[in-house]
Amino acid sequence: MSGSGREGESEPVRVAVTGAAGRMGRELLDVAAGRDDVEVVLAVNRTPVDSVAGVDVRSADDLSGHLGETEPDVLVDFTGPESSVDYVAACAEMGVAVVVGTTGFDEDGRAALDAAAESVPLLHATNFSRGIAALRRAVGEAVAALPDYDIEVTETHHNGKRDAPSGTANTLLDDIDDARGDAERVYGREGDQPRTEGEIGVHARRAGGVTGEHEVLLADDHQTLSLTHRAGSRGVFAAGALDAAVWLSGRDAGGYDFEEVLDA
Ligand SMILES: NC(=O)C1=CN([C@@H]2O[C@H](COP(=O)(O)OP(=O)(O)OC[C@H]3O[C@@H](n4cnc5c(N)ncnc54)[C@H](OP(=O)(O)O)[C@@H]3O)[C@@H](O)[C@H]2O)C=CC1
Ligand SMILES: O=C(O)C1=N[C@H](C(=O)O)C[C@H](O)C1
Repeated sequence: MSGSGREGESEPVRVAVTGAAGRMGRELLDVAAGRDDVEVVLAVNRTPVDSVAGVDVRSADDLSGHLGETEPDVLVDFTGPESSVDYVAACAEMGVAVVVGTTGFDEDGRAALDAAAESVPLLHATNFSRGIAALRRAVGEAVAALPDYDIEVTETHHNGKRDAPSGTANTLLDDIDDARGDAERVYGREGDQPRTEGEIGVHARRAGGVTGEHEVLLADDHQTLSLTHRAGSRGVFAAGALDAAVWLSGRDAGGYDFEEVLDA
């Protein structure tokens, strides 16, 4: 197939899902069941479970063997950074495109994703919602328009989230750096710690079942601008990731952005 995706294709994209019994894995299987442009041909999980949303779940051991047997077009991974690196390597070995939603990668983990993208198409996004894509654009404009304003980034998530700050918060911080130049990031404040000029405060809250909230606050002595996104359900992330899988299938090897899916 050409490097421009599956224009004109009518067969559903064959999808594999890792972390099938996780919060996002369950949501992906649920959302996929209601769509006719994707077909889940493989679901795996580290901890044994029989099935999720009516789909049989295999052990995550020997992922390469499972990929060879079921021949998915795209694997969708929302797990943890350690497993994600292994799963992506298996996809590179087996020639399977991969959508990565996992967050919390360190530098080595990001380098491993880049290495895999030399062999297969790979799309990594820290957030698969359209609202966050719009928030990122709005933040870029606001930061450019208000160059001297103080900025604080606050994210709130459920009490089961591992990484902090969230992947989305880190992406927003990178966007702010792109608009204003690199700034010192101050993670929480404690004791005698007045704000210094140009720093960006970063705050991570964990409570109950909050799906995901991100706020970028800009303020000077006279005005305050608060840009906030709240995810109402994980369904928005699952739908975005499956849209990305459909878009990615059949593309050339390389690293792709979710913005390209939204622009298509
Ligand atoms: N990009 C986006 O839009 C979004 C990204 N995320 C990210 O997705 C990831 C998963 O989130 P969520 O579903 O809430 O997490 P959960 O903890 O609910 O699920 C994680 C899943 O990954 C598996 N897993 C975790 N660590 C390992 C490991 N070391 N080896 C093998 N399997 C592993 C778990 O297996 P087991 O059952 O055995 O524990 C489980 O199936 C996180 O990084 C999160 O930040 C989440 C939502 C949206
Ligand atoms: O772990 C989550 O739940 C989420 N993680 C992503 C992140 O780290 O930004 C995206 C979303 O906010 C939900």
